[in-house]
Parts: sequence; structure tokens; C-alpha cells
Amino acid sequence: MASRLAILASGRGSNLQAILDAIASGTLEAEIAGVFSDKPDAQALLRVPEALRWSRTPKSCGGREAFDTVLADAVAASHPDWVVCVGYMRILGEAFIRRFHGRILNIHPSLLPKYKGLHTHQRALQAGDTEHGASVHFVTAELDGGAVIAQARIPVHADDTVADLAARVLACEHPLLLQVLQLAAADRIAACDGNARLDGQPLFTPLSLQCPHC
Ligand SMILES: Nc1nc2c(c(=O)[nH]1)N[C@@H](CN(C=O)c1ccc(C(=O)N[C@@H](CCC(=O)O)C(=O)O)cc1)CN2
Ligand SMILES: NCC(=O)N[C@@H]1O[C@H](COP(=O)([O-])[O-])[C@@H](O)[C@H]1O
Repeated sequence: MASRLAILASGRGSNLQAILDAIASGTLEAEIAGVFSDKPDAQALLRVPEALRWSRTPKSCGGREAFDTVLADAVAASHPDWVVCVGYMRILGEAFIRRFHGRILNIHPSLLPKYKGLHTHQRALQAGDTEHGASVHFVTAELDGGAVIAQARIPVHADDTVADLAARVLACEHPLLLQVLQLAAADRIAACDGNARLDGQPLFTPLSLQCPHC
């Protein structure tokens, strides 16, 4: 039975496209339950049929809390097995987290716990880091503080701009996310007592997945 993925996205949707391509090629046994956005003009929405698209603005719902409730109801109505944040640029409220607890994943463009939040590539360059990368983690109320499941590492080049680094990280995000979603679709990962578990065993250190592009 294919695992149903509810996708939350605010932008371009290249990670969503990687998921769609993997489903189409048979390398990911999953189906898209819906694509949900806080940005009605998000390009990600255009990557799926209209019947799978949902978007509202927090303003149109009467504010952040009301938006979270409307979003949670819409996501629940799609009967997802997993909720996957891919460039979803809003902080999810505690009510949403509770409703889908342990089933929300996010891909974040840094080697967590470094650089939680926004502008991660700029911060890595400003810090003079020689290594950077991406993380897939469980989503909790604490922003980017949930248990990390897997990471992909890339070298930082001396002449890297923010755009150069963002592009190289993004190229590694796609295989990283797909490898984690394959585990999720097979029900091999779970969140338990603040840890990520693989096949029931706690992951005290994140899976370190080799980026095929590096
Ligand atoms: N409760 C949680 N919500 C979300 C998490 C999480 O771990 N816990 N991960 C994020 C994704 N994310 C980074 O990976 C992230 C998203 C949004 C923000 C942020 O500061 N958003 C601002 C608005 C920014 C804007 O509109 O440009 C906000 O919501 O006030 C930081 C990190 C998904 N949500
Ligand atoms: N804090 C969340 C965040 O910054 N997420 C990042 O947004 C981009 C979405 O790209 P995409 O729309 O092409 O998948 C990705 O780089 C993802 O890591």
C-alpha cells in the first residue's frame, strides 16, 4: 500500500519534483495526498493536478492560529501517512504539531543543530565554515529542533557565494530527502522520546548519507 504524503511547500518545489519523479520511476512507493501552501502563487502547487492543490493565506484565515487550524483540517482530510515540509516557510503551531505528532518531516538547509531558522547559507559563509549541508528531521514545536534523521555534507569552497552554496546544497537535498522518505514509506523510522529511531533502534547520530553529486 503506497504511503500517502501531504506536502507543505511555500516556493519553487524542486524537492517536491524530486518526490514526484521518484514516485513515477517506482523508486519511492508513495502517493501525494495533497500539496498545501501558504502562498497561492507557489510554483510547487503547479507541479501537481489541481485536485491535489490547497492554498490559503494566513491573512485570509484571520491570522496565524486560525490559518494553522484550517491547514490542519485540510491536511487531515487528505489522510496522510506523513506530512513533509519542503521549503515550507511558516512556523507550525503547537496544535498542528500535536495533531500530526511524530509524522511531520522537514528538510532543512544546514547541518543541524547548526543554523536553525533562516539564511543558513549566508550564516555558514560568514562563519567561515569549511563544511555545510542539509538535514532531514522530525518537526516539533521547537523550530528546527526536532530529532535529526539523516544529513548530507558538502565542502564549502573559498570562492562560494550564497547562491553557489545554496545550489550545491539543494542538489544534495533531493537524494537525501528521497532516501529518508523511502525509510518512512517502509515505516522504518519513527520519533520516540525525542529521538529518531530506525528499525526500532535509537539514532544517537544522524544517518550520514553520501551525496551522489559530491
Ligand atoms: N514548529 C515548527 N514549524 C516548522 C519547522 C519546525 O521545525 N518546527 N520547520 C520549518 C521549516 N523552516 C526551516 O527549515 C523554517 C520555516 C520558517 C521559518 C520562519 O522564520 N518563518 C517566519 C516567516 C518567514 C517568512 O514569511 O519569510 C514565520 O513563520 O514567522 C524558519 C524556519 C517549517 N515549520
Ligand atoms: N527553513 C526551510 C528552508 O529554508 N527550506 C529550504 O527551502 C528550499 C526549498 O527548495 P524547493 O522549493 O526547491 O524544494 C530547500 O533548500 C529547503 O532546504
